[in-house]
Amino acid sequence: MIDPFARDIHYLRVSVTDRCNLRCVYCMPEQGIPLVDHEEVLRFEEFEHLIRIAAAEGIRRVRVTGGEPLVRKGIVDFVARIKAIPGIEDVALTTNGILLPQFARDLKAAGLNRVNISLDTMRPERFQAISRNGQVKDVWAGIRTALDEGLHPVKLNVVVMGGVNDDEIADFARLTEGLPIHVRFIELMPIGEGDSRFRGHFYSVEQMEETLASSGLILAGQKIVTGGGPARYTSLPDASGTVGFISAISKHFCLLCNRLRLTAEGKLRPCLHSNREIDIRGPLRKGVSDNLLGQIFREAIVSKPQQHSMQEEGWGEQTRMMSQIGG
Ligand SMILES: Nc1nc2c(ncn2[C@@H]2O[C@H](COP(=O)(O)OP(=O)(O)OP(=O)(O)O)[C@@H](O)[C@H]2O)c(=O)[nH]1
Ligand SMILES: C[S@@+](CC[C@H](N)C(=O)[O-])C[C@H]1O[C@@H](n2cnc3c(N)ncnc32)[C@H](O)[C@@H]1O
Ligand code: SF4
Ligand code: SF4
Repeated sequence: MIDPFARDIHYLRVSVTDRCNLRCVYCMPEQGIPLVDHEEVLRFEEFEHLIRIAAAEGIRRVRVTGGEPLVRKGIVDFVARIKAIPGIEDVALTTNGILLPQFARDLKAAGLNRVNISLDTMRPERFQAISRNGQVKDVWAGIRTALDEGLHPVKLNVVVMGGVNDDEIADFARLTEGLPIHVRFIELMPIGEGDSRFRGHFYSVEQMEETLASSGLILAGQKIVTGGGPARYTSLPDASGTVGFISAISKHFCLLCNRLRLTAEGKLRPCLHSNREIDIRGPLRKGVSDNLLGQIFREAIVSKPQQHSMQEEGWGEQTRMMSQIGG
């Protein structure tokens, strides 16, 4: 569907759970977030029903995210069911990778097209500090399994934080020389737990590019990588993979926005940054017609803001953690 700013909204990000097996410092508080009552979270059948409606409204891509989507029981079957929905061409997953060794093969068999894996550091102790107790070797096992099972393109999400992991930017870029992976450097956003870290640790894409250049790494050319997100890709000479940048703050890409979000509690979120959410669980559970549900999707799309205001608004106004929105 085309929104009022002539953007084709065809990408639905579905957060299937707000729970996670990690507690990344920029995403979730150490103690986690208050657990949502089981009843308040959409059942997979409910998600499927809504995605069918969304597909009829023009959604062609679905990204399954969270929280950590792989901690939710039944995820493989869910992927198979959404892949079978007429009109859905691309089903992708964003994950911290820890449980991929267990699920990658079945996910591939279920029809999952591709996977984006978050990894902010390759150093074991630093990973423990950022994720509050994760093991970097588990993520690597996940990355290897994803590559082995052919969940291509395999993308790595690296949130760059000045003074935390900016000294690994060059190492991450060099990974793409030997591995067919797509490393994306992401600017930290002042959302949820990211807010309190933003002022001290924000590191712009321009700074990242300068860091790469001063390490003697020459990136050249624009590359196309399968996907529908905001990253812009380039590569090192003769590399197997690519290097991408997601400049959400310094050079936002809202004018090309193509997405809508559905949260675990059944709210449609027109914009990652805006607190505005539209309840669709209530009408769904009341048994309203598919036509009316489609209208709620259309209302959400029509109410998408032209762009985010992360630079102008006061910090800390977000009412949700990133783990509750799905990134
Ligand atoms: N500002 C903003 N940032 C986004 C948006 N969508 C994704 N991002 C950022 O991009 C990061 C990576 O997102 P992913 O979940 O890996 O998905 P993607 O890169 O959009 O998807 P593909 O390109 O289809 O692989 C997220 O963690 C966010 O930081 C968006 O709509 N707005
Ligand atoms: C919320 S996580 C959910 C999926 C999965 N648990 C994972 O970590 O990939 C989705 C993405 O959001 C990113 N993210 C979380 N908080 C962020 C922040 N404050 N700024 C930028 N990206 C953030 C994560 O690094 C991750 O790549
Ligand atoms: S970024 Fe992903 S893995 Fe880390 S705490 Fe948030 S939801 Fe969990
Ligand atoms: S911040 Fe909002 S408008 Fe901008 S790209 Fe993300 S979802 Fe779209």
